[in-house]
Amino acid sequence: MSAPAGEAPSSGYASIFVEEDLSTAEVDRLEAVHRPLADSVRELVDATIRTTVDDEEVAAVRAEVDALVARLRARQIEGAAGVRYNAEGRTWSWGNAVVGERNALAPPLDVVRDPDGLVHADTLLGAAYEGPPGMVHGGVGALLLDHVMGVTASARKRVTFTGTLTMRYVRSTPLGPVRLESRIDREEGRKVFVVATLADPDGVTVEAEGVFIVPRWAA
Ligand SMILES: CCCCCCCCCCCCCC(=O)SCCNC(=O)CCNC(=O)[C@H](O)C(C)(C)COP(=O)(O)OP(=O)(O)OC[C@H]1O[C@@H](n2cnc3c(N)ncnc32)[C@H](O)[C@@H]1OP(=O)(O)O
Repeated sequence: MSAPAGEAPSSGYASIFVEEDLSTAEVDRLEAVHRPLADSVRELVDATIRTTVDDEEVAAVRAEVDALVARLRARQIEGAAGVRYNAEGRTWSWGNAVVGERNALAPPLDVVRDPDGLVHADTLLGAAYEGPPGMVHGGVGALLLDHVMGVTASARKRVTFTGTLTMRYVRSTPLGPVRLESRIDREEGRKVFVVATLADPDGVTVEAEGVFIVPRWAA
């Protein structure tokens, strides 16, 4: 699902979006506190995959990590983070799998909309995103493309859900820097057709086409 950012959700959104009594300044402050924690955990994930330290050191680190988890769990929300918004129209989705500010599993991705309608994002995919040896997992490519295409379809003005997503894996994507580009191809009623690519520095590796739908309840 992609939601219009920067505008107050209207009535149709009420069932899936949660209004929060938090000023934009406070949301920004919290993000500044939590984003570095997610960055550190991302480093931890990468180090966990690649470390060659002794068995005893692995056990000692595990004990420290378990203690840190217990400290964070001392106070936490029920369930997932959800998508929230405030009276100023600021929206945030801290757990989102691709762009969640607090989600260390998210690469992360900074999605940019150009005035001409092109949506793009650059990121670095390391050891945690591997599928074939040294290559990006095909599902990770699909995940990132789905998100960027969903943001494209929403065009800041409507909520859309992924209906159908088609991927053509042109060649393998090496781990390292990647770029995603996406644009609306055409619209038919509530259906928004989006085309996108994933590319490494040598060119396109995945081509994608998607049908994103404004659900009946949001139309
Ligand atoms: C910062 C915070 C803000 C942003 C945070 C969030 C950003 C997140 C970004 C996340 C990005 C990631 C995004 C995600 O992860 S979105 C999550 C993954 N997607 C879903 O879960 C969607 C599940 N499905 C549904 O909810 C409904 O089935 C939808 C909404 C899709 C349609 O239900 P609805 O009841 O509305 O449909 P309708 O029956 O009236 O049909 C309407 C028209 O559509 C055509 N059609 C129907 N289904 C499909 C289909 N599957 N493919 C192609 N076409 C389809 C149908 O033929 C008809 O066409 P026509 O006959 O009129 O020509």
